[in-house]
Amino acid sequence: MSDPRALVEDLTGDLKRWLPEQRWFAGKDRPVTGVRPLGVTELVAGDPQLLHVVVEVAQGERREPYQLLVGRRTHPPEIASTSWIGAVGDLNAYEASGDLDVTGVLLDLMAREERVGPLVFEHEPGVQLETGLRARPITSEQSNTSLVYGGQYILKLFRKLTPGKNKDLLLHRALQGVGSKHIAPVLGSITGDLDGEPTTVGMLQQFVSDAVDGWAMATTSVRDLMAAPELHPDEVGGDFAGEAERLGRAVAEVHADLAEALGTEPADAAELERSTKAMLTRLDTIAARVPELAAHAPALQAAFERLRTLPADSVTMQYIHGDLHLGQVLRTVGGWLLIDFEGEPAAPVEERHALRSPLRDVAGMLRSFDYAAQQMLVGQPDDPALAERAHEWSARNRTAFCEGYAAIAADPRDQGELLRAFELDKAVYEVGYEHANRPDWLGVPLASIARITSGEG
Ligand SMILES: Nc1ncnc2c1ncn2[C@@H]1O[C@H](COP(=O)(O)OP(=O)(O)O)[C@@H](O)[C@H]1O
Ligand SMILES: O=P(O)(O)O[C@H]1O[C@H](CO)[C@@H](O[C@H]2O[C@H](CO)[C@@H](O)[C@H](O)[C@H]2O)[C@H](O)[C@H]1O
Repeated sequence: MSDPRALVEDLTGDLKRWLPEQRWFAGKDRPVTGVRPLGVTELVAGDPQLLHVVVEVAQGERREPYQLLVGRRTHPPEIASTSWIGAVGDLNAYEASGDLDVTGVLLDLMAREERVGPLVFEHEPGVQLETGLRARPITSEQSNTSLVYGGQYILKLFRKLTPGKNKDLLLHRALQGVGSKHIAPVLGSITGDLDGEPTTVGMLQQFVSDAVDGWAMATTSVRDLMAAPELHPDEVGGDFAGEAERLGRAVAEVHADLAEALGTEPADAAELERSTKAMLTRLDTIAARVPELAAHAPALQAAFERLRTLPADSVTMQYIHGDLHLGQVLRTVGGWLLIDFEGEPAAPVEERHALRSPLRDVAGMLRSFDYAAQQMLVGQPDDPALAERAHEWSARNRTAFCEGYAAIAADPRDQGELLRAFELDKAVYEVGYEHANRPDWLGVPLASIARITSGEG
């Protein structure tokens, strides 16, 4: 077998074409101009061969590191056709997270707490991991790639890497420390090296096998409603409002747990000024890339600038989830769990680690109720009656969620202006996210912005 680094060097041309085709690739808004290997570690030698690879992807001035598992072997594994990267010598190379025969090694290395080159595999103190399990990748809409081992463990491999300790891992550990009942326990981690800085590249958690994600439940409820044109949301069997209320309570409890574990800080005027500026900057940046957003810029600017006039002592800052939506919550028999505390994948790392108002999470979830209702309209001809029903579903569940939250903490609706600004800021983020990741969905956040800024939302 050839030198692993040389192998990846040979693949860089293919990777330029292949990377933008991957769901998790976060740079679909501009062409890939170059790919170079930053780190190549052989995890399995021979045939099959498994390499852990970190590449730097250049897109003009932008340079971002991504993690890959690259496999190469004589007998092709049964994997999705989109996993094939290209030929190296007489063998084809492929993204190996779907190769059941080789990915078991990641769990085994963690169970034995081994180090391979720059990669450190560890389990959490006191945890004993089972070895020899095969992994299957999960196929949901994702920014990273997760492998499920024997229905017991789930290993998330972070795709776009940010130097340092990963926020998802840090917050899960903190919540676990205060006994939060709304998370899946962390069992292990993989740390690599990025520019000399130890960097989390993987996190292992207990897999919750009886879980259904909130997005699947909510969109099923919306479909039930659409299938019964004579009924209102509260009359349909699949009404989601009871779940939305319980979810509101769970989110408020997680906020209280994070505050207990990691503390809170009062905001000051300077903080509100920083937030306002950050929202305006994000708007400018995304509007420059997405012309459809520019039309809404004046109304959005006005909503963001009103933040400056709010009393700073009404805002408490703490660690929050940072990218809360219905795809980040799992309904289990024991109640709601929150997952993926990484924050917005497209936001700068320092922003994701900063203390924020918990109302941002509330705003994220409110946006998500809107998304669940509106996504049914994607690609459909305009139908005002359908749009009205979607809006009714969203309004009912947004209210139920806020009521649940208010049963545990202060009612988020009492800070209406702040909440509205956070919702609009989130929708601006979503415009950027959809433009870069899922262009067909761009109309969803744009329609919400139009509705909220016109006072109908
Ligand atoms: N502990 C868990 N148990 C069961 N399923 C999980 C667990 N954690 C995540 N998942 C599933 O994996 C999906 C992706 O996880 P997530 O952490 O959101 O990854 P990403 O960062 O790629 O978005 C979730 O939507 C959920 O369906
Ligand atoms: O789950 P991730 O951390 O990868 O979050 C990113 O992707 C989400 C989509 O998968 C995106 O969420 C947006 O779409 C959801 C429906 O697919 C919807 O429920 C959310 O409300 C909406 O924001 C998220 O913004 C992005 O950061």
